Amino acid sequence: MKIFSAEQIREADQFTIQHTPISSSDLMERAAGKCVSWYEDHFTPDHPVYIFCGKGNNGGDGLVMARLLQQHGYTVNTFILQHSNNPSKDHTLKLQQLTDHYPSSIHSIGDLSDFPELPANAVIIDAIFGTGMSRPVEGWLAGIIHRINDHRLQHTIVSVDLPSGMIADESSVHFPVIQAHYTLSFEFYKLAFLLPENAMLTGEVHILPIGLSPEYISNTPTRYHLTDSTIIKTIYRPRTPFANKGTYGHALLIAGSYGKIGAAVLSAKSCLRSGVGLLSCYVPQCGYDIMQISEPCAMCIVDENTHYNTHFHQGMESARYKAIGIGPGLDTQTATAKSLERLLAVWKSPMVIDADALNLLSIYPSLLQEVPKNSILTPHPKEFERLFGSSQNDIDRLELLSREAVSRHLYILLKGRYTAMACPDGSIYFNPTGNPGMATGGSGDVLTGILTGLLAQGYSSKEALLFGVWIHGYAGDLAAAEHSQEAMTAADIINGLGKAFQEGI
Ligand SMILES: NC(=O)C1=CN([C@@H]2O[C@H](COP(=O)(O)OP(=O)(O)OC[C@H]3O[C@@H](n4cnc5c(N)ncnc54)[C@H](OP(=O)(O)O)[C@@H]3O)[C@@H](O)[C@H]2O)[C@H](O)CC1
Ligand SMILES: [K+]
Repeated sequence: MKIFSAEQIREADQFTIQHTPISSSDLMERAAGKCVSWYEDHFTPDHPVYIFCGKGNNGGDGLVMARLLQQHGYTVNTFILQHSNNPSKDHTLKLQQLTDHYPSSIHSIGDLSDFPELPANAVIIDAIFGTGMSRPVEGWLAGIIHRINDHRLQHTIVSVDLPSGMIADESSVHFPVIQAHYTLSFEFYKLAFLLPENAMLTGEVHILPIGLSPEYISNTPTRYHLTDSTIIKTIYRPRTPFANKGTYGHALLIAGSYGKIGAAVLSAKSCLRSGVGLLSCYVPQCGYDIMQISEPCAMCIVDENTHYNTHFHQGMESARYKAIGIGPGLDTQTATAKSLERLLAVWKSPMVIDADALNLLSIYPSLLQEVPKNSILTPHPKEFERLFGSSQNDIDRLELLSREAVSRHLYILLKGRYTAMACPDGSIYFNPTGNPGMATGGSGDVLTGILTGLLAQGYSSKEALLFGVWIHGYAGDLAAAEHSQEAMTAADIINGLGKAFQEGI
């Protein structure tokens, strides 16, 4: 699914009005009508509705909702915030229509002192600002936003299109923003909804289709995308009837150290459950028995060192692995770094680089230059910061992520609720599957195994990344459904992979 910028959404709006038989006023009726249908499914007329409207088209949506809800038997009080003397054309039209039908329901707010008393069972609809928001809200308007937020514990807040104050495709961190329980957003996810810094502001997001031009949507390129099953279906390749284990590649996982062989085992198991043909695991001596007993389907190569890996570069000039994954439980010993340096000197195909291998790259930044093009780096936010530095806000961090991916020709993901995946062509994908139960030890090791397994099968780096992160999250959702977010472990994610491949594509 494409994620359009506020400017593109305005273009889509205009394109739809010009190229399909609908006027801007009717499009607003349709958009508000969708919100009203949603609202009626969630709240009975016993709740008085308090709608706060700005002077643009977001406010226009609120005015239409006010009319429709009253027509449907709801008690509505509408408050128009007098922040501008220049209402939009459709706002003016919809205000007239509301005035014609329900004049006594309309009130004006020009200052904080005009803010109404709300009855205990009121529901607040926030139609103050939407995609037209371009700068932080200040003065008494900011006061109104804070006042609405003060009601959050007692009253449900439903935002139309965006929580007011939030900028659709920039950071609004530290700005006054409505803290909604629900956001009813038109047609598309907005980039802002996917940023961790806004996690507490949107509440549940519901995307309501309003019939914007399919032609505009399919012909307009976007930088940002939300992975969905349509994308995953185009990536997935069913196994061929004449396959043998050679068809699906031989992967090498370099992982584990004393006390962290479990990380290597988790990666190995998930790699095998992702369809790889053959898997070899390179572990220190202390890992040999553990790996062989825990995962008989994997072959084992053992380092000369007891506790950590020191010689995995040996023989790699002529090795025929289809993919290498390195990092889970690896430790950051100097000898491990040396071996990584020598591996990177000879191995030129894409790798999956995770955990302690990423930490080695941040300790020895010169190694980062040697990472093969199209490799996949899988940092969580702390690892990302150690590698590439800190940022002021989530948009700056996204830009940094993208710059590093483009300039180094790497695929870099940044783990989170919506894991961001930056590609060398500058595009960024967000993954919607997964849940907070996956914030648990070993979850990242499982992902590394999946990505390595997919790469080895011949999926391109981009395909492996999008597909792997999707299926990892999907398996995590199945694990949470079965065990709860609290009780699930990384091993449960692996156990969910079978069903995830069956149902999640
Ligand atoms: N997507 C669609 O196709 C449809 C969207 N609809 C709705 O329309 C809004 C977007 O409407 P727009 O009029 O472009 O913008 P807003 O209503 O969000 O805001 C414009 C008004 O806000 C003022 N503004 C902006 N920033 C500030 C600020 N920081 N402080 C004070 N005032 C601010 C702005 O005033 P200016 O002084 O900047 O002119 C405007 O008055 C979209 O979100 C949907 O809800 C359609 O209804 C259906 C089609
Ligand atoms: K809003």
